[in-house]
Amino acid sequence: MILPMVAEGLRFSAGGVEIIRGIDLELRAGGPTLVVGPNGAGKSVLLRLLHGLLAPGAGVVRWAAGDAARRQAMVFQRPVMLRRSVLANAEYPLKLAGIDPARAMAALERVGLAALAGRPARKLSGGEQQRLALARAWAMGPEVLFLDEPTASLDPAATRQVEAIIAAIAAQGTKVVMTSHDLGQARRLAEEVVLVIAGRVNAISPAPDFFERPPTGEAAAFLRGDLLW
Ligand SMILES: Nc1ncnc2c1ncn2[C@@H]1O[C@H](COP(=O)(O)OP(=O)(O)OP(=O)(O)O)[C@@H](O)[C@H]1O
Repeated sequence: MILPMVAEGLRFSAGGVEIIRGIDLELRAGGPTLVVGPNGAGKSVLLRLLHGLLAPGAGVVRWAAGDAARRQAMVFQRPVMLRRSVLANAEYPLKLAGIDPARAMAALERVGLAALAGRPARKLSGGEQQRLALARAWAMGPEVLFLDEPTASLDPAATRQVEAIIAAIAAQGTKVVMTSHDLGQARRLAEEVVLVIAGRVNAISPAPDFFERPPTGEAAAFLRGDLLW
């Protein structure tokens, strides 16, 4: 088990601007953690720091086991597809990791893409590409899956399909940690909510508490749509 993960004193600056300004956070096994907050708050940068894509300027991300890098995956708002078939895209990371590539087809079936396995991946719709990106990550059997605004460029129908897949991934025991600007989505998916404002964690709560009894004045303002920064 690579969880719990503890982040301590995380700071990150770019271009002379301090984007993450001292974040302490613990991630435990369980249902999805939704990272929400105003535009530019630092949600995406925080996810990249936790995943290890960015190195913090200060602070540390500590996982319970040493081989954490291999047991966590990340999916982005606009996934990058190889110029190959849907199936080849799903198989590629498995082959690199020495995992049975047969898992790729099983994952495509779980996201409803088995019938499109032979299609060029780049010809898929945005929603289908996002389902493929989730299948590709899911096939790896990650213990933790980071999702950065996975439905931000999708229409409502594709969004619901992707949410159903995320819920299924979480139900099978993968810890999902995702950013979203969509509070409806956070209500539908979250077990826990982390509110980030101006590079700091303003509130962490179980989801029902966050929505029904906002723990801070900023959380209440954010839920009303009054918090722009
Ligand atoms: N590599 C970088 N260099 C300079 N500035 C950056 C870099 N990455 C992010 N930023 C800036 O840091 C701030 C936080 O960015 P981030 O993408 O984490 O915000 P966010 O909370 O995910 O916002 P949104 O909801 O708009 O996606 C933004 O002002 C962004 O422009």
